[in-house]
Amino acid sequence: MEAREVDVAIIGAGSAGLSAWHAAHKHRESVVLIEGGAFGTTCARVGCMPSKLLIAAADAAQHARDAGGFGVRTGPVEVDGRAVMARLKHERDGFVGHVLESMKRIDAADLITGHARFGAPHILIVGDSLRIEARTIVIATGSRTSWPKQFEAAGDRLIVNDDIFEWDTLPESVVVFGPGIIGLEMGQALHRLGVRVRIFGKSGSLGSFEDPALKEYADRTFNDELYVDPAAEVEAIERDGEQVVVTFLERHTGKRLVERFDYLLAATGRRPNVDRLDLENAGLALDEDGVPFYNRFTMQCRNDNERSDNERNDKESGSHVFIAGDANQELPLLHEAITQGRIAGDNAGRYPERRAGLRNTPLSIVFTEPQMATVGLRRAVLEQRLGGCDRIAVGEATFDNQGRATVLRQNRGLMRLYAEHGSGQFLGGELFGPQMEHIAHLLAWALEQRMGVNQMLDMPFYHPVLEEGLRSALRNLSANLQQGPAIEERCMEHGPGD
Ligand SMILES: Cc1cc2nc3c(=O)[nH]c(=O)nc-3n(C[C@H](O)[C@H](O)[C@H](O)COP(=O)(O)OP(=O)(O)OC[C@H]3O[C@@H](n4cnc5c(N)ncnc54)[C@H](O)[C@@H]3O)c2cc1C
Ligand SMILES: NC(=O)c1ccc[n+]([C@@H]2O[C@H](COP(=O)([O-])OP(=O)(O)OC[C@H]3O[C@@H](n4cnc5c(N)ncnc54)[C@H](O)[C@@H]3O)[C@@H](O)[C@H]2O)c1
Repeated sequence: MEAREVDVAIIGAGSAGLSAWHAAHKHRESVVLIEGGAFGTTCARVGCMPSKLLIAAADAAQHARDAGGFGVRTGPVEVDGRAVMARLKHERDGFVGHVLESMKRIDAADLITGHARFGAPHILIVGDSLRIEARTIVIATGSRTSWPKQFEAAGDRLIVNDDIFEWDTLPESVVVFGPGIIGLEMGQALHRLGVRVRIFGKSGSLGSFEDPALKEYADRTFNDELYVDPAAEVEAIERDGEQVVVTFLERHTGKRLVERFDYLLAATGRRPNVDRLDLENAGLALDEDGVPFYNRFTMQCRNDNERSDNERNDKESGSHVFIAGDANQELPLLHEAITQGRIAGDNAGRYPERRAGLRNTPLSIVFTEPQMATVGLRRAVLEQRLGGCDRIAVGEATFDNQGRATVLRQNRGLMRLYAEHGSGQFLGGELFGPQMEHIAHLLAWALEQRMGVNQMLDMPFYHPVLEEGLRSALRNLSANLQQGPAIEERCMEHGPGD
């Protein structure tokens, strides 16, 4: 077996791994990147970018259908599945190409192909023929879709998101299991592109929302467009010829229906790729899912014989292994993978010295229409930190009659914002409405600046814009904090439709 000694070995050349490589390389000469699958990153190949390309085509079709509402006649809207998929693949290949181009900076000898696993705490075995001894190691192995055994009855008609982006044209029908982020984004997009879609959930959860009012509003809104049952009663999944047959009880009527679909899309969550790393040889403390315990500011893993961070003496160096991105399951999002990769790589390069990295406020955006967004810590975590639900004030506003949203015929949505009683400190919120990606950023930035609600209300608001809807929610929040007046005459106090 060939043997090699390096300063830093990074497992996984996805977004977290690439970011770790750049950070580690600032400190050390010999930094290798090991990739067991395709180069180009999940985000560019089968994740963020191709999914947004599919959604963009779907929204174009939907807006064309809606043009009549403005008095603009377009005639019947036709979706050319081959053209949709051709554009998607062309642009997707471009994004992958940019990633591959940027990787040319890395010396070819430091890009290693093969599946890596731990042989010992400092030893990685790559494939069957390479043994790497590394001073420090970064685990950046990403995640993959997981599904219950029951779906396997669908045979090769069981697909995951990756498979969609290889289609040459669109199928007639898809049954989507999982009304989470991927299920809603892909399900709504396919529906808008003319594919017959049903979305089935299990636990009642919907997208990224936790606030019951938001969940109820979003459920109603999605169901006005397509069939989504977040707590479906599915009795059987069978394969018949080239189709999947699903027997289920119809939502609201309870009627037993048997329907046939071309594909079953599993969007039932993702599991971290840590189960094939032989982590038992790494000497790390693992949680019940087999994921290493780690410090979220240094991304450093904990040795299995080690005390927790709080109890550890500053001088103890801790494990030489770091973990970043989807592999740790903390916040499986692209910007998080890059931030975590940078911190992990920086500390792997500095080791035994470590620095706490900057972790931004949690921010998540779901590219459905209306968009879903969440900003800040989860409500349950906030309640625990602040000492109870009565410490938190809520303010809300709908987009149902908001001026700019009405102008755009996108007047559906609700936002609920949270702040701390007494201090008036803004804490975060859940948003459902048109183009929430932008308002969610404003809120995340306000949260990073530790702004109070009244301070946010002192910021400029143009007219007529969607941000006036945000101002209404902030005014309601300020009134509920007993720090400002209740809204009495909306149009008198601001412009029409604020
Ligand atoms: C359909 C979809 C849409 C998404 N949309 C968005 C979005 O709009 N916005 C957003 O913020 N996030 C989105 N995400 C999430 C985002 O893509 C991920 O959070 C991000 O790509 C994770 O990066 P990573 O580096 O952790 O993992 P990856 O990019 O998956 O990299 C991990 C790499 O490790 C390799 N690997 C695994 N095990 C081994 C091993 N033992 N040896 C060697 N190599 C190994 C894998 O082959 C892989 O290349 C989406 C995800 C999906 C699936
Ligand atoms: N816009 C974005 O930022 C974006 C887009 C796509 C994916 N992602 C990332 O990828 C992650 C994974 O997405 P996901 O949608 O696979 O996971 P998810 O956790 O968001 O949703 C999984 C859903 O499947 C449901 N479910 C579980 N078992 C089921 C079963 N047997 N039958 C029916 N439903 C079942 C769950 O209740 C949940 O609603 C997300 O958490 C997100 O971090 C982000």
